[in-house]
Amino acid sequence: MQDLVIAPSILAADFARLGDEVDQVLAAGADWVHFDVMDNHYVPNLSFGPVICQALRRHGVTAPIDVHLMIRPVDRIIPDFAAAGASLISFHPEASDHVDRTLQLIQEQGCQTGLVFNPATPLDCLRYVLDKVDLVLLMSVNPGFGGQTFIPGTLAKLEEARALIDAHPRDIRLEVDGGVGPGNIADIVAAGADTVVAGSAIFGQPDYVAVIEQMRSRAASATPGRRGA
Ligand SMILES: O=C(CO)[C@H](O)[C@H](O)COP(=O)(O)O
Repeated sequence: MQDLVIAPSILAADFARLGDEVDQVLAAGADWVHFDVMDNHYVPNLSFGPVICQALRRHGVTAPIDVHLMIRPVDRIIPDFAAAGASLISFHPEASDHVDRTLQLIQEQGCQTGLVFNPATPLDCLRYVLDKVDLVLLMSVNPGFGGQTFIPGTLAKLEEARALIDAHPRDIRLEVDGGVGPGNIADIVAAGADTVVAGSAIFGQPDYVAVIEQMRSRAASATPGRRGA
């Protein structure tokens, strides 16, 4: 399994001070910036688009920007995010008419690819496109809002995804998003995740260093394959 990546979701940041918030969370030990794009169509909420991604790059952010598209359709906006500085672009298979084509488009734009599965969406299509996927993202809440409660059934689904990934020769990250924090990260890592998104659990705390350290130390105590140990 790959080293743990912690990707704070800026959805929970103070937008009026976004550049400073991102600087602080990266200085506190976060690895990536998670960028939640919502269109009030695929999900019932509206967030931000490529201009904010570009603004973060212009501000000086060099860490990977992990763009999660909760939008439909997806293809039209992908070149804009690539030009804005996205490192990795993930989308939901049901939001694309042609999943394989969308994955190719992301690759052609020079970004890494991710495929996102909602809590009740089966992983069925994954095995047909694993050769084009750099990251599998399992939603552990229904997408659209931060601050929701982690859906426990995600743990069994993580184990299912981990088995698929381990049977594949390429390095593919397994990310979890929604309701993740110090209280459940050990079980999440034990179930097979190597990348975690956390919004309110990090930005909701006054001390970003302390919460990220706590998440890392609890994750380090997990034994892969042994949930609840
Ligand atoms: O994608 C999202 C919602 O669609 C958010 O990234 C996710 O919910 C993280 O927020 P929190 O850690 O506060 O649950």
